[in-house]
Amino acid sequence: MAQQISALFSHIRAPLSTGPLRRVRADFHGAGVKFKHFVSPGSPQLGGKPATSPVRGHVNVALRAGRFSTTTTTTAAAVVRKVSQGNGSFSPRGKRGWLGKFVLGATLGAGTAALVQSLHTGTMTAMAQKVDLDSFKGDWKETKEFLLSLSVKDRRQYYRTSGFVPLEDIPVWTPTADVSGEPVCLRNEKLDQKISLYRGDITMLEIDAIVNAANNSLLGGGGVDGAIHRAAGPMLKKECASLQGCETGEAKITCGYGLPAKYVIHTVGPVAQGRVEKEEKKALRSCYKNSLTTASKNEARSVAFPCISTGIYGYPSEQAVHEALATVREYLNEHHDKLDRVIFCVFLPKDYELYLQNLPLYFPAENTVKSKL
Ligand SMILES: NC(=O)c1ccc[n+]([C@H]2O[C@H](COP(=O)([O-])OP(=O)(O)OC[C@H]3O[C@@H](n4cnc5c(N)ncnc54)[C@H](O)[C@@H]3O)[C@@H](O)[C@H]2O)c1
Repeated sequence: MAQQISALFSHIRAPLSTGPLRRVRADFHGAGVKFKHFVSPGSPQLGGKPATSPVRGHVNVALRAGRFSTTTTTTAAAVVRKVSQGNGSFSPRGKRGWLGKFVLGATLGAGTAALVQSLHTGTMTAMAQKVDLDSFKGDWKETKEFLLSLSVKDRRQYYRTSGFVPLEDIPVWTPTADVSGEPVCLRNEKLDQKISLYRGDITMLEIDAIVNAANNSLLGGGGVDGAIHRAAGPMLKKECASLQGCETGEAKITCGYGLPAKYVIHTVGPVAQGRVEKEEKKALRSCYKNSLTTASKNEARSVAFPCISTGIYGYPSEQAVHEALATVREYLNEHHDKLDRVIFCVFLPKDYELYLQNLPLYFPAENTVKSKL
């Protein structure tokens, strides 16, 4: 397209500032377009001021920047094509110089757009050279903005993990008919494709957001929290420090930095130490619900949960699994359009068994009812 517009303007040799647009007129004549009048420098159409720069000059800037927005080019070329296919004559001054203004505007627009684009590209290139996810130095905000602007493919060069598991390699869980127990919910077939049970390291998942079982300081620790911080790199702690902690049951989001996941959603589970009362139950449900709400607010459509609070915080796994499944099912009933996949990422064999046993209760295969969704 840029070549087209170059051809269009290639004969414009006489800059506007050296007198009437005689050349332009001759050139357009050559293209079978007859001007009745044309805009001359100093005329009212140019606001009384002499035209200060040749149209060609702007085109050159745009071309040099190699950035012509296809739309602008197409529009400009289309306008000229349309006019030259018309009765061959039109009066730019007739509609108060609309063609002259349009072409100039389009070119200026293209030139400015090109300029902004090349400035943006330049900044991004400079940023790409600056990003060092192994170092605590550097501005986390700038790094976050840069990483979030990249496509998944372009972000891969920044992963600090030894490998990654793309979403398409995480199978969707399909309900089985043989349920050992009374289903807790009616089936909603629209949700079948939205659940995965994955056994492995959450830091390897290349998805929109992984949930971290953090502590109130958000400054890292051990277990899954430690693994996530190690994989993300020191920039994660820098951003976390700016969040000023997190209440139990709440959720806060950061960039994933060196992780394959775009975001980390930090939530703080209840410390149960084997004793679960109403308060711990409510807090654990809030962790799942607030994490999903935070994901939706940030358009994160694939989210993975570890078994929150079932490690150091001592929430019994066989009770936690019900809070997790029930809360995710309730959320998906209401907001199924906001999520493509919720992944229960278990680490221990016992958790894998527990989820296999209980998933069919919350996402049953039987008693299909017409989905209310
Ligand atoms: N586990 C530890 O040694 C340890 C020590 C200090 C702090 N922490 C952390 O534990 C507290 C939170 O307790 P919590 O029970 O919610 O968390 P947790 O102790 O990390 O355990 C949560 C669940 O995550 C599982 N898990 C561990 N690593 C991974 C991984 N790479 N991928 C997927 N799942 C994994 C773990 O098996 C457990 O089922 C926080 O203070 C946090 O910093 C853990």
